[in-house]
Amino acid sequence: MTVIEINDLRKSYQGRLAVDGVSLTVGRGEIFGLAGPNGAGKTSVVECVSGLRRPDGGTVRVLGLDPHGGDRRALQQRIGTQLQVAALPDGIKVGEALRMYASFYDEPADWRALMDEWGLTGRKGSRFAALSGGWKQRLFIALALVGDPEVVLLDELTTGLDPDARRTTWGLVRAMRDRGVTVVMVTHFMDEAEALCDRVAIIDAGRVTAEGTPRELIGRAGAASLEDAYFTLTGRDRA
Ligand SMILES: Nc1ncnc2c1ncn2[C@@H]1O[C@H](COP(=O)(O)OP(=O)(O)OP(=O)(O)O)[C@@H](O)[C@H]1O
Repeated sequence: MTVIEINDLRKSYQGRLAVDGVSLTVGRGEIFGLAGPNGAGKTSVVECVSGLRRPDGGTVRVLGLDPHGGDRRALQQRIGTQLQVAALPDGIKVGEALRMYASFYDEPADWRALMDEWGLTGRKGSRFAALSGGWKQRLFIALALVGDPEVVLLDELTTGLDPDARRTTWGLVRAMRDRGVTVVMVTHFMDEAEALCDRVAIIDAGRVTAEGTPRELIGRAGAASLEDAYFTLTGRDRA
């Protein structure tokens, strides 16, 4: 079953085209990766899917609903978003943030269990400003899950996490998928995309330049790994 359907999506900023006719479909329970160079338009695509940005052209449907239409509130209850640039008040404590976010949803997950799952219980009383980058990241991931979403959008999920936390995170993303949650994740780490994603789209200059399972992309590029395939498929040489 198709959960996300993006058709000919276009988005410009001050007359400059950032997303130039992207079409993608994501099925239920898939982990779908968006990769590509800085400024390619990945975040803009995710933000149009989440309802944060209004597309200039094309259509987006999530769970059959328009993120920018009258069903917006109903859809927000079913999507969890972890954004690249996110902020909380400096003084808010980890436990307070989770409890507050849970209150936004009609049927939230058990925020205490989530806090435990993400190793945050020992930091329940820590203030946001005092957390390291990696702990802030974990908190944002937990906040994305607190509404018990059917669709989760993760933008550079593991940036700033140490190798151990990265691997733990992969396990948790797989566990989400195994529960039937559909995951769209932007990543710059090709090892991560290869290990975790069922399908990957490479976006370059606002367009999808390649799409397939990691195995298909590796095969198409005649490469040994997805990282090697990335360089071949984007036409970029390794430094
Ligand atoms: N609010 C904005 N105002 C003006 N230009 C923007 C805005 N947001 C994004 N852009 C531009 O749109 C293009 C695509 O940006 P976007 O953040 O979607 O790319 P990205 O692939 O997610 O990049 P990165 O990998 O660096 O996060 C870039 O040229 C960026 O500078």
